[in-house]
Parts: sequence; structure tokens; C-alpha cells
Amino acid sequence: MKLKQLLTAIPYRAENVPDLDICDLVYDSRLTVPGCAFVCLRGANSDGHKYAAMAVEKGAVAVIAEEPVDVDVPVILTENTRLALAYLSAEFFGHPANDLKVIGITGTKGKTTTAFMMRAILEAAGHKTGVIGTIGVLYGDTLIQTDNTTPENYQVQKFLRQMADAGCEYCVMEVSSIGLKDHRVAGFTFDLGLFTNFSEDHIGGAEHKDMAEYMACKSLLFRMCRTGIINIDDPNWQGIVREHTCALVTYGYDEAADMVAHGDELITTPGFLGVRFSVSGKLNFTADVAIPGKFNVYNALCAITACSVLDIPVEAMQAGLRAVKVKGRVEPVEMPGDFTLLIDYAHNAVSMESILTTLRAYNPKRLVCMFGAGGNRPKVRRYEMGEVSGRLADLSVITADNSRYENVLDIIEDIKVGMHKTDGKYIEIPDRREAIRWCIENAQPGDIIVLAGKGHEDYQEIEGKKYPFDERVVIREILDSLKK
Ligand SMILES: CC(=O)N[C@H]1[C@@H](OP(=O)(O)OP(=O)(O)OC[C@H]2O[C@@H](n3ccc(=O)[nH]c3=O)[C@H](O)[C@@H]2O)O[C@H](CO)[C@@H](O)[C@@H]1O[C@H](C)C(=O)N[C@@H](C)C(=O)N[C@H](CCC(=O)O)C(=O)O
Ligand SMILES: Nc1ncnc2c1ncn2[C@@H]1O[C@H](COP(=O)(O)OP(=O)(O)OP(=O)(O)O)[C@@H](O)[C@H]1O
Repeated sequence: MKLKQLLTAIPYRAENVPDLDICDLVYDSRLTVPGCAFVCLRGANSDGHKYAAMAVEKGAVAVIAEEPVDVDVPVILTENTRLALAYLSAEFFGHPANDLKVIGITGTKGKTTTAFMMRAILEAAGHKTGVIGTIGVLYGDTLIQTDNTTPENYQVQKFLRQMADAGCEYCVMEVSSIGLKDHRVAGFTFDLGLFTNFSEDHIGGAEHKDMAEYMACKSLLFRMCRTGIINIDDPNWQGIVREHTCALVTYGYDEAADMVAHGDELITTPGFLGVRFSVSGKLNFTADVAIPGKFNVYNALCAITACSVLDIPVEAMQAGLRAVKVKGRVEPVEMPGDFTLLIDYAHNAVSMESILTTLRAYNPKRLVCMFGAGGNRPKVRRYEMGEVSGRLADLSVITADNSRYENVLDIIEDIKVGMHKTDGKYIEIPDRREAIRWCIENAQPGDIIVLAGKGHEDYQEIEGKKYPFDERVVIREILDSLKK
């Protein structure tokens, strides 16, 4: 693309803009490709302006910066390079957000789950749908791992382009407050913005100064979308939609909402744990959701309300929610016996408390929790996890989980310190594969077994190396060997 064409996307100052071809936009000097334009970003750790000369040495043919830099290629000055990168990227990738409908989800909890519910419903209605979020970028059979829940704006535009070119009609994206603060989703308008809930999180360090800033950042989404889908049971919803510029459609148990939930109940059959609830208001029907926990009524209602604005048929909403799975988040694995086996990402005390409490509500014959703890991480996490599992599970199976540079047996000793504060029953099986095998071989009818810690991860990290370890594959191998 011509530099002049690219620059139509932003306000800038430059002496003369030469007639240059730009092959890519790069904002990390280490990734410079010859013929690119290098964009200097001021970051949390360092200042990209320092790396402009290095980028030029490696072949950058123009630099976009907030202040003059000493290089012998054209320097384009603009006030905010992070914001500029968003608009430049949208221009560079041909404004992909015009080629598909983009749905953004913000909130402290429930973003990933709601995103996958949206995808399940939209795909049940026959619409190919991509997802960008904590689990990575997913469309069709493609899964790309990413560092952030909401990637850098250049990557967002690139992924949207890839999805549109692959025939996606929708992209559902998790929009973190940091992503909003850092202009990672600037440069286009969301068709829908979804709000799940708001509570304390992400305060301090390189994240938010205080709760007021956290809320202000979240509220930005409702100035960047056409319609906002809002949970009015959340006590903070009015703060979130202050200064909104979009239409609002509301949901909640509150009768004043446009879409109202009522009559929820937990449902369980072997291999299926979920919630059932009824909807009234704009639509009237009953939905079964294949992810346990009453809070999933909120996530499902949010997805239903959003899909109603998109005119998706009720049958697709019911089918999508009945089948939805989120990789590694209370993910059921089909088993031959009369028990339920789940893979979950819980790897600290808070998430373990949440998952075990949620599963307890289903009155299992026994709740079995298999878990380990990461090496080279604070020991307090191990004590706490041991204590939570000891208190809430009927049986804990203590094993390995990313031991890194530590000895698994030492980590297990730490977990036992917490375990011994309770009268919880436990066994130790340091090899994670063997621990899974033991859980399967010793399962009793009516048990709920949760393999905690790995979730969507497909490796074990030992001594600085990542060894393949996808629990779905491991379970299949164990089941095959048991058949023989
Ligand atoms: C604090 C923060 O948000 N950091 C993010 C930020 O990094 P940064 O810009 O501060 O990077 P930096 O290291 O200071 O470098 C500044 C600039 O110099 C460049 N550079 C640096 C070194 C060099 O040799 N050459 C060079 O050109 C860098 O590429 C960058 O452009 O931009 C990077 C690229 O977009 C992000 O990956 C990175 O996220 C880090 C990994 C992070 O942990 N962020 C968290 C706070 C975050 O964003 N979390 C949210 C919420 C998640 C949730 O909801 O739970 C998320 O969306 O993930
Ligand atoms: N609507 C909700 N209300 C309260 N808690 C929830 C809700 N949805 C999910 N949770 C809890 O939060 C955990 C994380 O859910 P999810 O991954 O969907 O949220 P997220 O917003 O994507 O979180 P993160 O920002 O940490 O990735 C779940 O395992 C569950 O315990």
C-alpha cells in the first residue's frame, strides 16, 4: 500500500510524504521486515521511539512517531501513535469490520463464556463465527494462541481480515478494560457491545489506577458500538453506560428489563451439568444451558438478548446453548460410565473455590478434585489450593501441574500443608497421566470428577520445556488402553 494512502487514516505532520510502498506496519523493532513502516509506541516497560533507528537499520522505510527521531527515512509525526496504529491498521487491512458483524463483550466475569455461547448460537443458526479472546483466536479449525485477551489493534484488524476472508459472518470479541484503555479496539464501530457485570479486579501495577478508572475504561465500549446489551441487575450498570452513544437493550431478573429471566433450576444427567431457565419479554421460551452454575443464566441471557437484536431464531438459541462448550472451562468429556468428568482451568484458590462450590450444588455422589500446582510460583497458592480442595472435595487427587524447575514431590508437600488444615481425604499420584487413569478407573456412579488446572493448555512445562499434554487426548488414550 502507498504511504500516502495509508496516512489518509490519521491526522499527521510531515515535511514531505514521498511516494513510498509500505509492505506492513510493525511496532516491535525485533519483528521488522524490510519495506515496513515502524510505529513507535510508548509502553509500560519501554518507549518504542528508542528502537526506531534499529528498525530502520533492519529495513523500515518510514517511521511514525510522537516526537522527532534521528533516522534517515521519512518521519511522520502524530499526537498519539497507539490510536494512530488502530486507524492505520484498519486502513492497511481494508476495513475488515465492514465485511462482518463485530460483537464486543466487556465485564469483569463471563466474557469468555458469553463469547462461546454467542458463537454456539450463531453457528447453530448457520453463521460462521470467529472468536477473539482469552483462549486465543478461533475460526473454523484455526486456533491461534495470543498473549492478551484483547490483542493489539494491529492484530485485531489482521484477525478480522483473516476471519472475513475465511467466510466468517460474525466475530465475537472479548474486550478487556485494558484493551479499551490502550485503543486496541479503536478504528471501527462494533455492531453490538455486551456488558456482563462489574466488580473489583485489575487494579494496580500496569493495570488500572483505581475502580473509577476501571469503570471509565469499560464504559468506553458503549461509545464505540451501535447497540449496547446491558445487565441491569448489576448495581454498576448506570455508571457503565454513562455517556453512551448507542441504543440500549437490557436484560436481567429485574422485570423492568427488555429480556427477563425466571424459574431457573440446575439440571444434571451423567455427562451433562447445566442450568434451565425461562425467558420472557421480547421473546418467550425455555433454554437449557450446557455449562454448570447459576451465573450462566446471566451469560446465556446476555447472549440471547444480543442474538434477538440480530434476529437469530429462538430454535438456534436453544440448540446453541444446549450444545455449548468452552474449551477447558468446566468442559465435559464424554465417558463410558455413569459419572461426569470435567476439565477446568481453575489454578488458584479463588477459581477452585468457585468451581467446587458450583459443582457441589449438583449433589454428586462424590466430588473428586484432581489438581497440582505450578512450580516457580508463590507457595501460598499451593497451601490455599490444598485447603480449598480439602474443604470442598470428597476426595482430592494431588498430582503435577507445570512443575517448571521445581521437584513435583516438593510442590505436593506444600499442597499437603494446606490440605492438613482440613480433614479432607486425599491420595498422591505425582504423574499426572497416572492420576487421570486412577480417577477414571476408580470412578463410581454419580461421581463428578474435575481435572483442575490445565483447562485449554495442551502441554506440561517441565525444566523449561513444554511437553505435549492435552488432557482430552490423554483421556482418549487411557480409555483405549482400558478397552484392550
Ligand atoms: C501493560 C500492558 O498492557 N502491556 C501490553 C503492551 O506492552 P507495552 O506496549 O507496554 O510494551 P513495552 O515492552 O513497554 O514496549 C513498548 C513498545 O516498544 C516496542 N519494543 C520493545 C522492545 C524492543 O526491543 N523493541 C521494540 O520495538 C514494543 O513492541 C512496544 O511497541 O502491549 C503489548 C502488545 O500489545 C501487550 O502484549 C502488553 O500486554 C502485557 C503482556 C499484559 O500483560 N497486559 C495485561 C495488563 C493486559 O492487557 N490484560 C488484559 C486483560 C486480561 C483480562 O481481562 O483478564 C488483556 O486484554 O489481556
Ligand atoms: N456472569 C458471571 N458472574 C459471576 N461469575 C462468573 C460469571 N461468568 C463466569 N463466572 C466465573 O468466572 C470464571 C471465569 O469465567 P470467564 O472465563 O467466562 O470470564 P472472563 O470474563 O473471560 O474472565 P477473565 O477475564 O479472567 O478471562 C468462571 O469459571 C466462573 O467461575
